[in-house]
Amino acid sequence: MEDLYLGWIEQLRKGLEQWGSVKVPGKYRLVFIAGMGGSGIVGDYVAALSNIKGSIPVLVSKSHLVPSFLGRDDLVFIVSYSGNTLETRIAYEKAAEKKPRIIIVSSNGLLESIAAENNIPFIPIIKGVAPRTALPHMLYAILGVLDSSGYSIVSHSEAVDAYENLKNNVKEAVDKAHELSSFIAEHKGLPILATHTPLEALVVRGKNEFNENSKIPVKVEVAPEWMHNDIVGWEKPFENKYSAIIIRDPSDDIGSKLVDFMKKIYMSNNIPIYELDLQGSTFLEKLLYGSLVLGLASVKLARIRGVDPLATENITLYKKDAPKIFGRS
Ligand SMILES: O=P(O)(O)OC[C@H]1O[C@@H](O)[C@@H](O)[C@@H](O)[C@@H]1O
Repeated sequence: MEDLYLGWIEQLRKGLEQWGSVKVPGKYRLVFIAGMGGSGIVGDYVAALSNIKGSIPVLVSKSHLVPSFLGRDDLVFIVSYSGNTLETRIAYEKAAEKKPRIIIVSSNGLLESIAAENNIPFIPIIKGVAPRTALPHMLYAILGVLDSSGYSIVSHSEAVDAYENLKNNVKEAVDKAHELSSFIAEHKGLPILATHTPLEALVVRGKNEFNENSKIPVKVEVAPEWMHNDIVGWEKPFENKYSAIIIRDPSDDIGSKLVDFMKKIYMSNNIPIYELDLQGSTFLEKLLYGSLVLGLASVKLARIRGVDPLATENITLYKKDAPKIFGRS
C-alpha cells in the first residue's frame, strides 16, 4: 500500500493536467461539498484552504444530509471515489432537488452513471486505488474547477509549486513517517493528534488514516478550543496510556505558542510527545506534506502491528446494514 502514497506525485501531475477541464462560470452564493471518509475529508481541506484565502463560503457535509438553505445559486461538489457510497448518493439526491449547479468527482460507480444520464459535469479520478489514497487527485479536481470558474482558492501556479514541493520532500516524509510510526508503536495507548485550528482538517485526516490503516482509535485536539475543555480533563485523567503527536506550522507564531502550552500540560501528565513540523512555504504545501507523512506512518504502523492496512472489516459490516438504516433496500 505504500506505493499508493508514493503515487501522490503522479496524482498531482494528473490533477494539474485536468486543471480547468471543467469550468462552471457563474455567480454563486456558496460552495457545498458532500462526501464520506477519504472523499469527505477533501471538502474539509478545501474549506481549510478557503478560510485562508478564499472568496466564497465553503460548507462541507460528511453525511446524507444537506442544509435546508441550499438553492439554485449554489455550487455543489459531490465527491465519492467509488461513486457508490450510500450517504453521498442520498446527499446528491437531496441536493439535486434544490437545483444548484452540481459537479461530480469520482472514479467510477453509480455517480458516474448519474453524471452521464443527467448531463452533470464529471471529473474522472484515477481508478484502482483505495479511496483514502486518492486525496491529492480529488483535491486538485475541486481546486481546479474553482480556480477556472472565478473562485480561486489555489491558482494553477501555486498548485504546480505544491506538486514540486511534495516531489522534493518525499524522502523527508518517508523518514518522518518511519519515526512517527515507531514512536506510536513504542508508546502504545491512545494517540492524541493535536494542532492549532487552521490545521484541524489535517489532524482529522491523520486520525482517519490511523483508524483505517493501522486499526487503532485516535483522539483529536485543536487549540485554542482545547484550552477551554479538554485541558481540564488532564487535571484528573483515568490511568490510561496516551501519546501525543503535535503538528506545527512553523510560520504560525500564535499556533506555535498555543501548541507549546498544550505540550506543557501533556508533559506534566508524563505523556510522550512527538512533534511534526510541516515542510513547505504555502498552506497547501504544508497540508500535502503532512498528509503524506501521516498516511505513510499509518501504513508503517499497520506493518509493525501485523495488520492489513487495506482491509476495513468493520466498515464492511456497517455497509451491509446501511441500506436498512437509511431505508434503501
Ligand atoms: O470515498 P468513497 O468511495 O465514497 O467511500 C467512502 C468511504 O467509505 C469508507 O467506508 C472508507 O472505505 C473510506 O476510505 C471511503 O472513503
